[in-house]
Amino acid sequence: MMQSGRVITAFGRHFTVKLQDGTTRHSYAKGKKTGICVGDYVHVELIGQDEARIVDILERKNLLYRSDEMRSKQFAANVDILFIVVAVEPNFSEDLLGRALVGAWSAQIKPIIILNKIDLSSNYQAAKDRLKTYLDLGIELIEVSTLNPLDLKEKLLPILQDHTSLLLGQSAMGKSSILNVLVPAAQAHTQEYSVALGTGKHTTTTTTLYELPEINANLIDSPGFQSFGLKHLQLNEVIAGFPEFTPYLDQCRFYNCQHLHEPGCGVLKALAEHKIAAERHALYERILLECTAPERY
Ligand SMILES: Nc1nc2c(ncn2[C@@H]2O[C@H](COP(=O)(O)OP(=O)(O)OP(=O)(O)O)[C@@H](O)[C@H]2O)c(=O)[nH]1
Ligand SMILES: [Zn+2]
Repeated sequence: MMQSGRVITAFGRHFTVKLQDGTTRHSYAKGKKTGICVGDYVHVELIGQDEARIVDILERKNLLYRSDEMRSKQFAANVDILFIVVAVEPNFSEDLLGRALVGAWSAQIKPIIILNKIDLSSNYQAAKDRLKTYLDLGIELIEVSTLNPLDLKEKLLPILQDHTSLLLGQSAMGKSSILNVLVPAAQAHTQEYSVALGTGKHTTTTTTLYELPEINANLIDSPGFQSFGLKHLQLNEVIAGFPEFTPYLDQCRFYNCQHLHEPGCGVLKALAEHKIAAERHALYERILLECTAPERY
């Protein structure tokens, strides 16, 4: 019997699919079918009482893709909002923040920055100053502290409502603490699915979709990230990650300008005139030089 559902966990070739009636089934891919990921809407064949076989992936709205330093790939499909969690302390990496933004914009996902730990007031202003570049790009910023869970919920739940959102954060920014406020049932689950490192500290290793049924929201928790590989992107996708370049693109002399060293480049001119932040162009250059997509040339 065929049914439709949504993939809520993925581990190798093992998946959990939530069916429309609200029950979940341990599922595996039919034949050699690959590329199934959390967030996918699928057709399954039911097998026995609690298993299913995924036979089809329905058309995706988008796919968020990154690779990490271990070359393992993390995907999530049909994501409306990417929440990037940074904190007042410890310092967040602007390189990773910038890469996550490129990942979101290149996949047509709306990014929102969450600044956590605003209770740590002595470093608050410094963190805000570091975020100014991103606010100037028009990115929404939500300021929270998990020590004030009511206020956190008041700010985030209305944004989560009726959407699928993905929570991403470098280690120690407080991503798990935020998830546990929003989805109390996640606590037990993260412990169950996490691995203890040598330090005895538990960390998220799998991507999981949690439901908030009262507000028709889905929240995807993804493993913390130490790197954000974007090698798979093509030139136009990388450029989509730098919306501040857009007004200058039609001023380039060459139609296939890569905005790196070309003469008569509108982006480089704007950079020289400080209309584009130097660290943003430097990030653009780093990402582009890593890209292996042959279509780039
Ligand atoms: N002062 C303060 N500390 C916080 C806040 N949120 C989280 N923390 C602390 O920050 C540390 C990291 O929080 P976690 O939620 O474990 O961070 P994480 O981002 O999930 O980190 P990983 O598990 O390594 O991925 C913990 O010691 C938390 O108690 C906050 O709003 N204010
Ligand atoms: Zn150019």
